[in-house]
This record gives sequence, C-alpha cells and structure tokens, in this order.
Amino acid sequence: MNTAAVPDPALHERLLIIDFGSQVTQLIARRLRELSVYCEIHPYQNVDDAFIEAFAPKAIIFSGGPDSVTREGSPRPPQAAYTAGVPILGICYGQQVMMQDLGGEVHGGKISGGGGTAEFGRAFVEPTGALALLQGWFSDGREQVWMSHGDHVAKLAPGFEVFGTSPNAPYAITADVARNFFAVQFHPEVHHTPRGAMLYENFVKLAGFTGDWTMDAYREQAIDAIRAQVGDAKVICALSGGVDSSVTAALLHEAIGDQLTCVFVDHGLLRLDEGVEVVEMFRDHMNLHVIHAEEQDLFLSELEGVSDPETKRKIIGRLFIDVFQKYANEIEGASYLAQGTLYPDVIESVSFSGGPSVTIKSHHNVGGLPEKMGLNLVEPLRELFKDEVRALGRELGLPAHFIARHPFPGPGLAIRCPGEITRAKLDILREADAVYIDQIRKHGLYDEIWQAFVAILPVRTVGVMGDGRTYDYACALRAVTSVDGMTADYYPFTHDFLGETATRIINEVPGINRVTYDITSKPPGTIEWE
Ligand SMILES: Nc1ncnc2c1ncn2[C@@H]1O[C@H](COP(=O)(O)OP(=O)(O)OP(=O)(O)O)[C@@H](O)[C@H]1O
Ligand SMILES: O=c1[nH]c(=O)c2[nH+]cn([C@@H]3O[C@H](COP(=O)(O)O)[C@@H](O)[C@H]3O)c2[nH]1
Ligand SMILES: NC(=O)CC[C@H](N)C(=O)O
Ligand SMILES: [Mg+2]
Repeated sequence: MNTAAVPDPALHERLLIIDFGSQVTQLIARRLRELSVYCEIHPYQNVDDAFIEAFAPKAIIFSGGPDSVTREGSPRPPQAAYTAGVPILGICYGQQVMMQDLGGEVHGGKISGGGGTAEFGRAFVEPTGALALLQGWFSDGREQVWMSHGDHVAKLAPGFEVFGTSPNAPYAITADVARNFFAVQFHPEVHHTPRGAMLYENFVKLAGFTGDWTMDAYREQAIDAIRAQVGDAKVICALSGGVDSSVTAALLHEAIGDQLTCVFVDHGLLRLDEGVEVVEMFRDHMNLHVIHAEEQDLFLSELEGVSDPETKRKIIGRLFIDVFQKYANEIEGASYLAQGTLYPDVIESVSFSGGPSVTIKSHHNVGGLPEKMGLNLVEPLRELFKDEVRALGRELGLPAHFIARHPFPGPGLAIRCPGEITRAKLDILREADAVYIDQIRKHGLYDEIWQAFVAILPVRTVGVMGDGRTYDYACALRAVTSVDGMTADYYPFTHDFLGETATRIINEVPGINRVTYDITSKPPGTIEWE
C-alpha cells in the first residue's frame, strides 16, 4: 500500500516524539504544531538507532507511559537518542527512563508495588534555580501542574541538577544544562498545567526551531507531492461533504484537475437532506465530477441485527471500500483512492501497527480498512490536525460555512443508534437531529460548539401526551467544545434552551417521548456514544 502523498518531511525542521504509550501523547504534538513546529509521534518499538539517523530530528521528546522503568524489559529509547547531540525533553515515564538510562535511580511506587509517593492530579511546583526552559515561568512564585505517576526519581543521573520541586516530587524539574537534556515529572502538555505550553515554546526555541510549518507552505508542497505520487493515473476521492474530504478534494482538484472523480456514498446513515446538499454543492458550486452512490440497501442489509460497535465499524469500512472499488473499476486507469484521513484518525487506530497505547475505536478509514486492497491510498492530510485542515481549506478558498461544519463520522448515524439499527429508528433520529441543530442555529450557538448531535437510545419509556399513554424511544442530546476532538467538554446550555429543545423534539418528532442531555466530558467518555 502506497501512502506517500505527504510533503517530503525533509523540507522541514523535524521533532521526534518517542511514544511510550501515554494517553496524552497526541497533546504534545498539538502544542508543537501550535508553535509551527513539524513533529511526528512514533511508538518506541519502531524507533531504533537507524531510524533516528534517518529521521534526523532537531530535538527529541520522550512521552509518558503506563509501564514502570523498575520492571525488567520495560520500554527504552535507543542509545542514538542520547548521542544524536540534540536537546531531549523527557516527560514523566520519559523522565524516569532518562534518569535510569543515564545512571540515576528510580523507585517503584504504588503501581509497581514499591509504596512511596504517588501523585495523581493537581500539584504546585516551586523553582530552585534559573533555567532557559523555564523562561517566563514562576513569575507568581509557583506554577500549577498536572501529575500522574506512581514511581519517582530517587537519585539524579550525573550531570543533572534540580530546578523545581513539588511536595511529592522533589525532582519535578531537572536538567543537564551542558547537554540540553530536560526531564520533568509532570505533564506540561495538558490543559491542567495552564502555562505548560510555555515550556514547549522555550524548548523548541533553544533547540533552534524557526517555526517553518505553515499551511501556506504546506499547500504548495502537498500539490507537488500529489502530482509526483499519482502521475497520469486517475484518482477516486471518497467525498463525504465533511471538512476533511472537502479539503482533500479541493487540493486534488488543484493538483490533477480532471484526473479526479469524487464518489459520495449515501449509506442510508446520513443526516436529513444531506445527500442532495452535498452533491449540489460540489457539482454546481465547485465544478467537481461527483458520483452519487446510492447504496442504502447494501449497507442497511449488512448491518441488520448487528449491535456491537466495532463490528458495525468493520462492516461499514469494508463496504465503503467495496463501493469505491466498484466505481474505480468503471473508470479506466483509476488506481488511487484519496481519503480525508487526519493525524488523529491514524493515532487513535495506531495499535493496529503495533503502538503501545490501547485502541479505543478503529476509525473506519484507518483501522477498518481491509488488509488487501486493489487501490493505492492518497492521503494528503494524514499529517494534519483538524484546525490545520480548516486553515488549509481557507487557503484553498472553500466557502466559510463549509469549513465551519461540525464533523460527522464516516459510519454516520450507525454509531448514534446504540444497539441494533433499524430504518424506523434512523428516521426518528434524522428528524430529532434536524430539530436540535435548527435550535442551535436559531440561538446562534453553532459556531461556539465543536460538534452536536442526537443519539437515539435503545430503550422505550412511558409518557403521557394529550391524556393518552405513550411508549416511545428516549434520546440523548450531545454538544461538546473541543479543539481537535481528542479531548472535549460538554457545552453548558442554559436550562431555557434545553427545555425549549426538549419540548420541540417531543412535539415535532413522532417516536420520541423523552429527552436527556449528556454531560460527560472526554475523557472519560468519548464524543460519540459508540
Ligand atoms: N459518505 C461518505 N462517502 C464517501 N466517503 C466518505 C463518506 N464518509 C466518510 N468518507 C471518507 O472517510 C474519511 C473520514 O471520514 P471523516 O468523517 O473523518 O472525515 P470528513 O467527513 O471528510 O470530515 P469531517 O470530520 O468534518 O466529517 C473522509 O475524509 C472520506 O474520505
Ligand atoms: O470518520 C470517522 N470514523 C469513525 O469511525 C469515527 N468514530 C468517531 N469519529 C469522530 O471522531 C471524533 C472523536 O470521536 P470519539 O470521541 O467518539 O472517538 C468525533 O468527531 C467523531 O464524530 C469518527 N469519524
Ligand atoms: N504518566 C506517566 O508517565 C507514568 C509513569 C509511570 N508509569 C509511573 O507511574 O510513574
Ligand atoms: Mg465526516
């Protein structure tokens, strides 16, 4: 499988993040991208001396991780990380592994059975010396940080000194100034370390990054890369009308013109009127060649009786590819499939390629792909986060209302209908969702919310309407704020808004007699219900 349609990273200054399996590793990448620094996350198993030499990073970050360095056989970075002559920042597990590798000592805590000082949650660090990494920090005397560790560093490696302490982490901030090696016990990448971004800014500055990762430059390089990858071949673009595939299609159109055909699949799991709107927009306003694939019966019949979320995704992923293949066969010379895959899709499905973190959901377009496929992939956004894709869309001149659309998952309403999917439930869900989004727009809240939708619950409840008994479905409203979907908070609607919306849904949508509002953040929840 060829997935090489991304700009040659050799054109950028690069930072390497070695992933030891922390649940928040992606946030490190986010903080760096916000600083216009190009970085890649690679699971530690895939990073050896030769990899480091080929990648030629300007700096390296060791992530946190669930394992304990006190355990034999626990994950290690390769020697070359230390001898490459570039700055290193170790975070939590990354700090512990650096200390142990370089001659210090780490003691096991509660998790690895050694007792000692576990810390989970908020802590305050105080300075014990001046350090370039801490420029601008401690202006108010102390900094709030987020800790999540059972083990702790008990003795520093030679060359290291301590620059910050917390009550339970005497070695909260440590550094070997001569080698530019930094190691911290807390997580500067998370929201709960409010001024943590400043440490990344200082780190990349002292590593000599100039901030050369911009969407303006990316557009030109991506176009060159697409032309180089596909040559004269024809390309099918999987177009959903969502932000990612719309930007992908626009980019491909600019790169290869009428070698491109878009295939929009109506799998019967779309929102109300979505099919017509998407096709009109792309055919009439953007002049793209779009095939409207009406495949409702195929998808809905294969999903009949299926209630397990992962099985649903696998079926949908496979059928998507079957459909794309079918249309590709009708176009002579079509040997490429373009998709709007983003970096978070890749990362969330990464344990398929042997990463250290657990798989939460296999996104249909990555983990859900069949092993054997007759088409080569073109994924020009595979390196980008959502907000970067929106910026690229603006560069490409896509209409503002398209760029601002809430994300909609490829498996569509299938994962908003927990349990078995039926046509009747889907119809109810479509109606309820349309009323809810209409309410959000009417109240001017659409752009404040990152994603909003209704899920129909697999329970029926008793109600009373017009003096009669009802026995209908309950639904849950969901609305979240987020930057990239990796973490999210529920949106704090007013009670008036919620009351008015519930009344409208129950009055206007036959089949629903109870409305609830989901106030779970991510984590511990996910945005979708499945
Ligand atoms: N109904 C569909 N028809 C054709 N391709 C689809 C469809 N749904 C999803 N895809 C493909 O799967 C990819 C991933 O879906 P995803 O929902 O993450 O992205 P998107 O729909 O392009 O953007 P957004 O995240 O804003 O909804 C899409 O970029 C697209 O290539
Ligand atoms: O194209 C997709 N295929 C999928 O299988 C899939 N699962 C979740 N999502 C979308 O991803 C974002 C994060 O969702 P979760 O918090 O539910 O994982 C949210 O924006 C979800 O809508 C998907 N998108
Ligand atoms: N968050 C982390 O990196 C934790 C590191 C290690 N597992 C500990 O408990 O100390
Ligand atoms: Mg989508």
